[in-house]
Amino acid sequence: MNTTTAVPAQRLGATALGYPRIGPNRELKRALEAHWSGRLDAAGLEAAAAAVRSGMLDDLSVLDSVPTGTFSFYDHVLDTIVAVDALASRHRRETALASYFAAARGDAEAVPLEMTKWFDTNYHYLVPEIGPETAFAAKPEKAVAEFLEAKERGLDARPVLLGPVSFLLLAKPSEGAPADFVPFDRLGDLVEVYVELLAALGEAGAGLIQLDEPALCADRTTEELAATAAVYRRLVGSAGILVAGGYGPFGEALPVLLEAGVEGVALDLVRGRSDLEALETLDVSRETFLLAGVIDGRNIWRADLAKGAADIARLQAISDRVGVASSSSLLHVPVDLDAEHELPEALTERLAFARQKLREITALADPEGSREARPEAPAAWRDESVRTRLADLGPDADRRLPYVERQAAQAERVALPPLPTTTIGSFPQTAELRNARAAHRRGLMIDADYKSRMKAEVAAVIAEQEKLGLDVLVHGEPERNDMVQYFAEQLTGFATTAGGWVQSYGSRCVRPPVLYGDVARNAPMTVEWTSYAQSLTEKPVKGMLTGPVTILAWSFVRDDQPLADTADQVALALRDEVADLEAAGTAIIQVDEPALRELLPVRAASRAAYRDWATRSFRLATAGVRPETAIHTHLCYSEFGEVIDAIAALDADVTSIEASRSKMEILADLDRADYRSAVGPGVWDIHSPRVPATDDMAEALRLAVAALGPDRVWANPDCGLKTRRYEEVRPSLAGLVEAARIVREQLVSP
Ligand code: MET
Ligand SMILES: [Zn+2]
Repeated sequence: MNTTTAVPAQRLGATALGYPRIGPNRELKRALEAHWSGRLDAAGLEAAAAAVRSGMLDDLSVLDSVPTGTFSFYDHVLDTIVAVDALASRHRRETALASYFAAARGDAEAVPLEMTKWFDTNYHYLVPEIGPETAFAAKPEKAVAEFLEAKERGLDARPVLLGPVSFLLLAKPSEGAPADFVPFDRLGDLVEVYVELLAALGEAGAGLIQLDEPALCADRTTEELAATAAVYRRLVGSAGILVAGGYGPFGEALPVLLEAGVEGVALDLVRGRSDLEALETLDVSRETFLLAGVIDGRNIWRADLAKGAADIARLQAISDRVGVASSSSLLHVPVDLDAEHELPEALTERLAFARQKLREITALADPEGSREARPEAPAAWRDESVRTRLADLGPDADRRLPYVERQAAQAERVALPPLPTTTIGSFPQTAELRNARAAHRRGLMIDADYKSRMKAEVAAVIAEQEKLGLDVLVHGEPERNDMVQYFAEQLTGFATTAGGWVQSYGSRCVRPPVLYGDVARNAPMTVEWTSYAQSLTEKPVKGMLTGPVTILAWSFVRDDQPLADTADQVALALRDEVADLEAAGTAIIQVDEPALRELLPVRAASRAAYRDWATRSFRLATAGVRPETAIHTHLCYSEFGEVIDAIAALDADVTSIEASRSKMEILADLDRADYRSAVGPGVWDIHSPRVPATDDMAEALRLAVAALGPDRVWANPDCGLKTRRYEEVRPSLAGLVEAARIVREQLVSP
């Protein structure tokens, strides 16, 4: 008999690149907010943080290599600022913790660091301010302490730090830096500090250290890549280094890292699959540690383990040292699916939050573990009528008449003064309003009572606006908990979670709905509120919807079909809502797209395709109206320079856009692009509790008129008012109306 001795299959190393750090029930959020309000002292906060870290390690202990240091009191970029001692002097306070929160949140003496979006996610990081004067020094205390916490438990701990290249590429020049200075110029100095950080971790017993270089997932110049090569050649001497990207392919940075001699790379095999093909053609040493990031760190669908295993096998053909990991840090997913009790079973069966993803990773690492392919979505999640309707759309479904013709028709329908004044939609959400919504949701307030409560609020908001003398009114959005969830709750194909929280910034978390199936609208979603508001006033009231791109950006979206297809389905549902609003007599319909910039792909090569589908879905949602019905849109939250073409392609009649902080820079950008319709550049920074000076708002309007001409400018705040209080809103809007009046008068008699 011929027997073959099977070589026992080797267990692969299982790991994750990072873990949610706010606690399964947002414990850290509560502790932080108690601390900030003075109810919890520093020791109490530290105790709460230690408990959160301990819980993270409990979860992570199923892994072979446990990432450490991914806990944060606020933000991991701020942690890195501290680790390299680059806190701005205006943020230095008596204690380290006070300095930390001064930088994160600002205080009486100093404004905080700027905050901006982290790659193409809804996470926000604090932007380091680096100048020629920044005196870097190694402060390894946090990294070492968290490493030791894990090591003392007997875990194989792997410290994680944001790498020096990304740190500087994410930074901005400090105030007063020379005009030609860029933070990246300081790479040579910074790398020496990293050498010290790595040495301190090495002394504490760390073998392998993970340096996150997400900025290498973006397009980089030859000079940047050359500098990256030099940095990593310098660093490999001092520790075993694993470089992680996490936000797409490393692309041309991949050979750079490998040639520099790093011990390993963590590959994003969900969004960066081209790296897999690239590796197959590169001359890779069989000693190179390749981490297969096959478990999606950014979405909540169960993995196709068969596909993951196939990818792992491809890497094993290249290297003898292959491990299994998440594609990015698990920071972007909620902690535990088992805490959800209300989701339909067919959905729960197909989801994985962070804890469940750890199990998928360990299953793939185990030669005996599951290799189950992902089951097809249930037939009940398909809606053939939506699919047929999309397939049958004519080529002009997303086209309107040219703007000039629409404009004439709209001016005839609604007479408005030059520089019409308006707001972005929401009015202050009082505690009482939130309580009423919560009571209704829990079944403690009957529908009729709830409706009359909300209608009373709408009436009050209309009366406020009439009194202020605004030209185009809004109903105030009192019935909306959140601008995406409100629609998700009414559309087929969406589910909402009870506790699926994800950190957005600092202590702030969001609970994205789950878009799991074909999307359809069962009934009008907003018409009753808008019509009621319109019945109370002679002034036009804007209908108020959230656009398809933003609905997708702020949801966990099915990953079994292209985003473009899903966006079109959402667009059709909105198109019907737009039609119903129009039929009810609404003359102006605003479709908000604050996330238009957020989903812009990190790599330039993918951007044109994104612009195409994103703008098409918006047009599909809005182009069904008659020429005399005005479509407005609203954008905020970021600099829009890179999506100006997309803004033009939305083909809205009026675009209100955050502009006050960037001093109206957007106007020049718009002018350069082929944007010909009207703009409402925000003249009041609603993120600040400050009441803006009327003169400043008038000056901003003058700038806008100078750039765009008097017929194309609207006067409005930067964004909705729901986070503000009436004490700020009333004087600010009164000032805005006054500013518009002043500038109008100057138009007539300059
Ligand atoms: C984040 S954009 C918000 C737009 C919305 N219509 C509001 O006013 O609240
Ligand atoms: Zn906004």
